[in-house]
Amino acid sequence: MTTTEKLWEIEPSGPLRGDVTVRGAKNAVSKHMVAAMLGDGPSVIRNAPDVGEAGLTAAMLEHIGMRVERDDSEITVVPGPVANAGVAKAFTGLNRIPILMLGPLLHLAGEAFVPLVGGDPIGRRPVDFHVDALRAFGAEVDIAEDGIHARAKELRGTRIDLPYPSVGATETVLLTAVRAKGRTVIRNAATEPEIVELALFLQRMGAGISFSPERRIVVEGVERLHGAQTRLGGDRIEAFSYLVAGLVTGGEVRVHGCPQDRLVTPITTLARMGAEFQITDDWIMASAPNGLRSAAVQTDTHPGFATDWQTPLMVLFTQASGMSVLHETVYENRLAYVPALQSMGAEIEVYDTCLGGPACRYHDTGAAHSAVVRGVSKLRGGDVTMPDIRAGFSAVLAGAAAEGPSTLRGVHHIERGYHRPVEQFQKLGLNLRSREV
Ligand SMILES: CC(=O)N[C@H]1[C@@H](OP(=O)(O)OP(=O)(O)OC[C@H]2O[C@@H](n3ccc(=O)[nH]c3=O)[C@H](O)[C@@H]2O)O[C@H](CO)[C@@H](O)[C@@H]1O
Ligand SMILES: C=C(OP(=O)(O)O)C(=O)O
Repeated sequence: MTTTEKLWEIEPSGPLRGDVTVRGAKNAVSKHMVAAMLGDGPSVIRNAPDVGEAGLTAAMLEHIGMRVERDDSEITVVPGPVANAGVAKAFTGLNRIPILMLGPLLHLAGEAFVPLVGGDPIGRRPVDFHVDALRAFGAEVDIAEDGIHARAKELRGTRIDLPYPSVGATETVLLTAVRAKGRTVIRNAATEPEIVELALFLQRMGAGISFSPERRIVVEGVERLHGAQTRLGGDRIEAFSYLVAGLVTGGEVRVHGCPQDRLVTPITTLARMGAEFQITDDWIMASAPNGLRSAAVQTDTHPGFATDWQTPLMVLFTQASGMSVLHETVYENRLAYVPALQSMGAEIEVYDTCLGGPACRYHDTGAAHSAVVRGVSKLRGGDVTMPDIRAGFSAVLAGAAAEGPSTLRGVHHIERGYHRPVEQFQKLGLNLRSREV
């Protein structure tokens, strides 16, 4: 049997310029599809991105017994009787969405199985907060070698104190609490825009959710939820990444479709480095006619500088004059892509200490989670295997800013979460060719 591999070949073509429109986020679309399982009628999700992740989630839902219709930017989920109270083992390790299905499946079927979740290898990524939360709702949860089995006759509202404001665990609690009996209070909840977006959708479906100060969310469980319609907000990770694509090549990209309020922190970060912005209600444009200077940035939970913005920023640091510092505090292994950038000429050193901010959870763990970058470096094209989705995008940026051609492997990582990236980069003038070998 012959297997084919998809490669991207890049011939740097000078400054990237032009317009890009982003759609809803990979980190939002599947979660809305999971929420739609709980409705007693169809739900419609508009402005959905064309990403591999949504296709995987559709296949999981169809196996469970839901009907999913996809039409360019619109996804309709039609809930049906549960045919299988679980996610098929064929989905083992493909992404992290199955863990979010446990609560909804328990409501719909009283039992659930999800295979071991994957997602990108950017840290240990345990699911203990999810499991502890489900147990607090009254579910019996067994962790087996092949995945997680759960059952519950009834789920009761509870109080959950998250040890860290995890996005995924907050979503598990929301998706379980909305139909649990009584009140649930989540303390130390995540407040990322994708959490608010999911909560708004659930509220449209009839859920009783309120936000309180200091990361506290209160949910009054209801007996039934109905279908709802929504339009996803623009992907803040893609929007930032394309702004950087312009800056890192000395060009100017105008990003449509992502509201400014999702990008407050990184716009200011880039402006401190010397980027100049034009911002309207419809688009955001960045350029750096006078060059870029170094910065010290620490990733954090919202409203801090998100971990997903870190990889494009690292490439930009290589093109900013002076020494920049990056401290990754969300995932302990998110700098694993640095050797690929080093092989392309980037001058980056990684450290296991906490640089550029106070000590984080990874202080004293030995995890290499800080980096010092010397700019400006002359990048050269390389042959790079992309290890994960965000690192993958940074490899494209490095290839676009480099001298000489690059070959990128592991393209499926990018295709899992970026909306039609080849088309988008080609529109900006990048000579990028996708080829099967
Ligand atoms: C807070 C944060 O920035 N979350 C990011 C995280 O969301 P994602 O939902 O993937 O990850 P979490 O927010 O759940 O994880 C945050 C931290 O909590 C830890 N953890 C989480 C769950 C658990 O049961 N036990 C546990 O220890 C994780 O290992 C990690 O160190 O990655 C996504 C993809 O890159 C980003 O879009 C999110 O913005
Ligand atoms: C790591 C990511 O995705 P996942 O959590 O699905 O692995 C990401 O979106 O950056």
